[in-house]
Amino acid sequence: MWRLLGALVCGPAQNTRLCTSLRKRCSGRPISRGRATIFALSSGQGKCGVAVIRTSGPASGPAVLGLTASQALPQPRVATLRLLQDPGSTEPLDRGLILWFPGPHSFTGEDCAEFHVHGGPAVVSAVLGALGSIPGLRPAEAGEFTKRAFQNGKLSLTEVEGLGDLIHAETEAQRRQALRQLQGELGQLCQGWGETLTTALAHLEAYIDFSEDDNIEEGVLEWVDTTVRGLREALLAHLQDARRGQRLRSGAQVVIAGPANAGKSSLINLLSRRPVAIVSPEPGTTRDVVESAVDIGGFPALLSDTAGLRDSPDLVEQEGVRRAQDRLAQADIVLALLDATDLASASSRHFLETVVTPGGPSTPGRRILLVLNKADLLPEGMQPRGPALPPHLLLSCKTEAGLEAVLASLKRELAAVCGDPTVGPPVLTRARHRHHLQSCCEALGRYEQSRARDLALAAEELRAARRQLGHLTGQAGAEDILEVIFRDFCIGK
Ligand SMILES: Nc1nc2c(ncn2[C@@H]2O[C@H](COP(=O)(O)OP(=O)(O)OP(=O)(O)O)[C@@H](O)[C@H]2O)c(=O)[nH]1
Ligand SMILES: [K+]
Ligand SMILES: [Mg+2]
Repeated sequence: MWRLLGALVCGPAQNTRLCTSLRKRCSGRPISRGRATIFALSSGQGKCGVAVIRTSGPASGPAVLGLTASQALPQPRVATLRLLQDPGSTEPLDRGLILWFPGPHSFTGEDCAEFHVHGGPAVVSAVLGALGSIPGLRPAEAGEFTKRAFQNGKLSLTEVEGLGDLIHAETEAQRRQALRQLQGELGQLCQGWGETLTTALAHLEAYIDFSEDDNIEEGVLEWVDTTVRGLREALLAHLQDARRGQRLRSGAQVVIAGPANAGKSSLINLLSRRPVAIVSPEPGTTRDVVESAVDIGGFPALLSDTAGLRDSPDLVEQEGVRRAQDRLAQADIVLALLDATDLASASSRHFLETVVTPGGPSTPGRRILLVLNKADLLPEGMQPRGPALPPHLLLSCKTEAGLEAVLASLKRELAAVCGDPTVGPPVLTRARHRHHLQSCCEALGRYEQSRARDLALAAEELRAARRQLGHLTGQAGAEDILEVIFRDFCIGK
């Protein structure tokens, strides 16, 4: 090992104390060059109590020795207090904890080190500078630590995605879903399916090769058929998840819609706890769609405030209404808002008939929460006057009366749309997963069609199905997919 470390740290002309000591340990044996060692700040930027800088690659050990001016590496995986110094000038830089993770028992599978230093910008940049001055070390690119973990078989592709999602998770439910994926449940499920498919394919191929010799057991083909049918059913059942995992990952679309002046912009401001949209007594104030991402009871919601739905001669407002209709068509949940004192008006009635009434032409399978706003303007103890209404909630954006109940109902709707990430089989969290599972199912369907006509063709379909599962877990890795996934990672991860 010392030979390899020395190769990375010491060029032939290098004669620092570190290199001399490494050469001594390498006992003069020839030194070979290996893969670059990367380093980066892995904790957040800016002033903080502790900053974590890590390295991965064969020169991690020499980097620790160089920065600690020490003859021996710390005990593996034991936090050890050391004075850090510049390996060139020997100037002290900081006192910090060093963690040494010899490969393969590390996050990336390579030799890794962590320097826990004081989180001041000058300390961090001095330590990064010192690492950069050691030959064989270079700054890491975004996601490069994780990429090495994947390439060294430490994480499957779905686990990598789970890790990325965990870092980006902003709500409790997202965190739970990401953690489950990081723990490998989705990958294991796919691997299990892949193994079933491999067994079925092996039997089919054996049948093709040996059936004429009569060496093959009875009923092999029937067994393959049953297995493939069962697998296809399992995959189809898994695809019937109403995209809950994807919604939870990216946030559910909650569209606030209603007639002009119902208080839609007041509501998005109230739910966001900041003035994201302009509120005014003038009907037709909002034209562009205004978005705000919020956490409601642990679920991520992307709120959209839209233009009031009404006929207007104003061309700009007409465009706003068109955009509002577009948004409504994409909504997972519609927060339908009416002015409680204006229910009998033509615009309120029209909105109730076209958007709110269940089963109406524009409401296939969409969830609607009807809220009557401006309850503070109703005479004390009076119910709103107007047409018979479906179930609804009363709210005042002005006094915030009724807000708790609106939030509770919204959370219930979000839970239905996003699902509970902790129960049931692991969900598909990306369009990519769905695409490969769907393609796998299609190949299994084609197997059933070609099986009676051409066994070789049927076997080819099973191979195609297995390739799709391989793409899902990254075993059959397409570089372009990997690039897209790792691009989402930050430097230091
Ligand atoms: N009394 C009372 N007034 C409210 C309430 N909510 C909103 N308003 C007022 O109603 C008016 C319209 O509010 P907005 O939030 O701009 O309504 P909007 O639905 O976004 O209006 P448009 O964008 O023009 O369609 C403003 O003057 C608000 O202050 C409420 O709960 N009670
Ligand atoms: K308004
Ligand atoms: Mg508005």
